[in-house]
Formats: sequence, C-alpha cells, structure tokens
Amino acid sequence: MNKKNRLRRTMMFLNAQKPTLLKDPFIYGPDSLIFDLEDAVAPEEKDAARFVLAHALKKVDYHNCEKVVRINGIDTPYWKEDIRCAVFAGCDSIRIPKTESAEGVKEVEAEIIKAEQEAGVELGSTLLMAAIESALGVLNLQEICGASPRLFGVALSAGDYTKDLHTVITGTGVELNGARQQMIITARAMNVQCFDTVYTDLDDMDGLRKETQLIHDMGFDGKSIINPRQIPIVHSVYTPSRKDIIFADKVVKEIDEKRAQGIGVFTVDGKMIDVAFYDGAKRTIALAKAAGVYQEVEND
Ligand SMILES: CC(C)(COP(=O)(O)OP(=O)(O)OC[C@H]1O[C@@H](n2cnc3c(N)ncnc32)[C@H](O)[C@@H]1OP(=O)(O)O)[C@@H](O)C(=O)NCCC(=O)NCCSC(=O)C[C@@](O)(CC(=O)O)C(=O)O
Ligand SMILES: [Mg+2]
Repeated sequence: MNKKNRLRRTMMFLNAQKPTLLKDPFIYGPDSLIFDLEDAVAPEEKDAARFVLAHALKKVDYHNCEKVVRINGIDTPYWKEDIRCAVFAGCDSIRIPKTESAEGVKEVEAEIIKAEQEAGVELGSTLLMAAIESALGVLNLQEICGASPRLFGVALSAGDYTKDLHTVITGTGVELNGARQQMIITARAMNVQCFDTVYTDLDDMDGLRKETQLIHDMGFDGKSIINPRQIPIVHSVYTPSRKDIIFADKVVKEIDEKRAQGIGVFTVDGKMIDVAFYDGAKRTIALAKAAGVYQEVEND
C-alpha cells in the first residue's frame, strides 16, 4: 500500500493544544492521528494550540501513525496559518473541515503549495482529506473527490451534518445512511478512501461495534474516533480474521490454478468462486499484511 492508500482503520482525533495528549498517543496504536485545531480549540486559544502542535510534530516520534492536522474552516481567519504551521512542522496530511466544493479544496491546496515551497518540503508530499459536514457537501461529493490529486479520502462528520439536516444523531443510523451510501459509492467511483464519523458515546462499546460492523459491510475504509478505548473494537472489525485470510489465500491460489487449466467457475469450501472474487481476496490479503496479521497465518 502506498502513502495515499495506506491502512486507515482508525483516525483518532486529539486536541492539538493539550501536551498530555500529544506526547505519546502512538502507544495506543491508531493508524492515523488527527491533531485538531478546529472545534476542539477555542478561538482565543488558536495561536497557543498551533505553537504546542508545531513543537510536538517536530519533537515527538509518532512511529507508524499518520500525522493529520485538522485545520479551521476556510470561512475563518485561522486556516492559512494552520496550514503553514502544519506543513512547516512536518505533518503528513491536512483534513479540511466542512468541505462543500471543489473550489474550497483547490484553495486549500494552493495554500499548501505555498507553504511547501517556503518550508522546503517536497512539493506534493502533503496529502489532503475532506470532511463532509453538510447536505451541500454530500451533493457536491463527486467534484470534491476529484478536486486534487493529493486528496486521499472523504470523511462523514455527523455532528455538523445532522445539525444541517435539522435532526440529531439518533443511534439508529437512519439520519446518516443516505449520506453514507452516497459517500461510499462516490468515493469508490472516484478512487479515494471513505471514512465514517466519530461515535460519541464512550460508554457504549456494543453500539460502537455494531456501527463499525455496519460501515465495514458498506465498504468504508475506516472510522474517525475520539478515544483510545475505541481502537481495539474498530480494529477487531477491520482486521481480517484467520479464517478470512486462509480463505482469501485459497481463493487466489485456486483462481490462478484453475485459470491456467481453462476453468472459469468452481467451488472453494462449498462456495462458488469465479474471477469476480479475485480482487476482493487480494484486498483481504493486503489488509492482513498492512495490519501485521498475515505473517502469523503464513507461518503456521
Ligand atoms: C472525550 C474525551 C475528553 C474523554 O477523555 P477522558 O480522559 O475522560 O477519557 P479516558 O478514556 O478516561 O482516557 C484514558 C486515557 O486516554 C487518554 N486519551 C483520551 N482521549 C484521547 C485522545 N483522543 N487522544 C489521545 N489520548 C487520549 C487520556 O488522556 C487518558 O490517559 P491517561 O490519563 O494517561 O490514562 C477525550 O477522549 C478527547 O479529548 N477526545 C477527543 C475529542 C476531540 O478531539 N473532539 C473533536 C473532534 S470530533 C468533532 O469535532 C465532531 C465532528 O467534527 C467530527 C468529524 O469531523 O468527524 C462532527 O462534526 O461530527
Ligand atoms: Mg464537525
């Protein structure tokens, strides 16, 4: 998997102004960290938060975790300085909140290019993701997904989205499923990743598991999260099981062998298999390798 398509089962938000959170969040093992300069930081604290974040990004080794910075919205006075801070300090990606148009993505990209040039950072190396937090954002998804070659994915943000829809997060998913379906279809058509929203009830791990299973089955690549206790649950849903890996290996091997014999359709463990299942099996193996669990099965 390359940098754009890397494993992103969990993208964990943390308040960029809190040194206690910034100093060692990699120990919990999320795939990505989202350092938040937007809604978690009060307006009068934005400068202080940038200062703390820049220091952390320069000094802390975040190991394998991707370093994403959520900037403030492009309708605020803060976002350009957020980008300068993030790029100069060495972030991997920028998360644009409340994205509503391709134009907005392009404005952010232009500012990133300026910062990369000034900072002497490799041009094009800072990736982008867009959070969809309104009905207009959902309607304009296709142009947003195609707005920049740096854009690796789109993420649903239910707090602001339900506000825009004049509803609330119900826990049933009824208010989110239209957007979820449109997002995954558009993201796949446009070849970018797709992430689900945060689950805000930290005391309801069963609810989190059910929601994660739902979005996994819909095709999402992962989920934004807010707390380290949510990581094992999301990872357990997203990491292929031993049974999945063994089956995927068999499917790939059998399709390769049967193809050489001129056979198109056959069964593996009682299930009909043809070439349509090849890419899915390969994806399971790639996911297992990226998650570090493939080796264990292979060595047995
Ligand atoms: C909720 C709570 C305060 C609870 O804290 P508590 O301390 O009670 O939790 P505990 O479980 O007791 O913590 C056990 C240990 O983990 C440490 N620990 C906790 N959380 C950690 C973390 N995130 N990163 C690293 N470390 C962490 C903690 O320091 C402790 O360490 P230690 O003392 O050493 O044992 C905390 O989690 C937290 O701040 N979460 C992030 C909140 C945030 O950023 N929200 C903004 C983004 S969403 C948004 O904006 C909406 C959105 O825009 C979404 C979209 O765009 O998708 C939309 O529209 O929907
Ligand atoms: Mg939001």
